[in-house]
Amino acid sequence: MKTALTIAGSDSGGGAGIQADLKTFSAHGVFGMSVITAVTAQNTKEVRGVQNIDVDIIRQQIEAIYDDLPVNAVKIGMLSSVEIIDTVSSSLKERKSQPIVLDPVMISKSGHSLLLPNAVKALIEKLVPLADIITPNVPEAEELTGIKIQTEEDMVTACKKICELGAANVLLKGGHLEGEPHDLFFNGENIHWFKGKRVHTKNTHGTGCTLSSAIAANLAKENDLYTAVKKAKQYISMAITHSLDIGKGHGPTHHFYELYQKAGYQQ
Ligand SMILES: Nc1ncnc2c1ncn2[C@@H]1O[C@H](COP(=O)(O)OP(=O)(O)OP(=O)(O)O)[C@@H](O)[C@H]1O
Ligand SMILES: Cc1ncc(COP(=O)(O)O)c(N)n1
Repeated sequence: MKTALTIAGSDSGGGAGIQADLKTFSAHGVFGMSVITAVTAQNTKEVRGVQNIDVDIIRQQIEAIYDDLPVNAVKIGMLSSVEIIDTVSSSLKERKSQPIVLDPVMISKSGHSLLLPNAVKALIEKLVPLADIITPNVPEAEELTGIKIQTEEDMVTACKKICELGAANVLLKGGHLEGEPHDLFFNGENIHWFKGKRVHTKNTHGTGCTLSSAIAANLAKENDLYTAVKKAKQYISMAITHSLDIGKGHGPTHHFYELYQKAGYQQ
């Protein structure tokens, strides 16, 4: 069985973060492992509190995994401080070889900041060059590039700028723009649009976590990057179509393997 590791924050409400990542790995038939970087007190409506995990125990979690278990792909989510970014990047650098998917989590859907403002520079300098692909949403790409993104042309300009920052590949998610949710893939040379159809629902908590974990799971299963993204886009579209109307805020995506099989999702 293939394996994937998520390095991210815990969402007590189960919709985003580590919880969404592990559910996504399972739905792909991939064995999931986790390094928890922060514990959030969170539900579908709000983030009530955040406790960062001590960097020493973050490093120990990474070492415990790599000293014993195979890691076929890594997904990085919420790393909120410079110290945590330094720890994760230096530990992963030592254990090269597996593909890394970086979801540069900055703000929760409910509006809570999950990345300290002074940590954006560290994310760009330490994590972006380490990743095989980075998957910002529109506000995150704006923060990384300083470019205001309102149109698909702006998305192309921003993707190119993110590659100039050292990213090998970029998937800029278009979910935050009006119209259909088309995502732009740029490999430093060519662009490709992964097109979606908007599902009119408020239940989109954890969509970015789910998408990046699905890319990691598909990479762990030895798909090439383009195919991994293509399948992940198919997966997130279904996970939103069947998202759960639970809680009073943004409900979570749906991860049941049998449902996807019935709908013809090709793993
Ligand atoms: N309403 C929707 N219907 C269909 N697809 C959507 C919808 N909203 C977002 N998507 C798709 O879901 C994926 C995640 O995009 P989004 O822009 O929501 O990421 P995100 O903001 O990082 O997510 P989050 O921070 O909530 O985890 C993208 O492929 C995007 O195109
Ligand atoms: C621990 C954690 N990681 C990531 C997100 C982003 O997800 P969303 O934007 O859907 O709130 C989150 N809310 N919590």
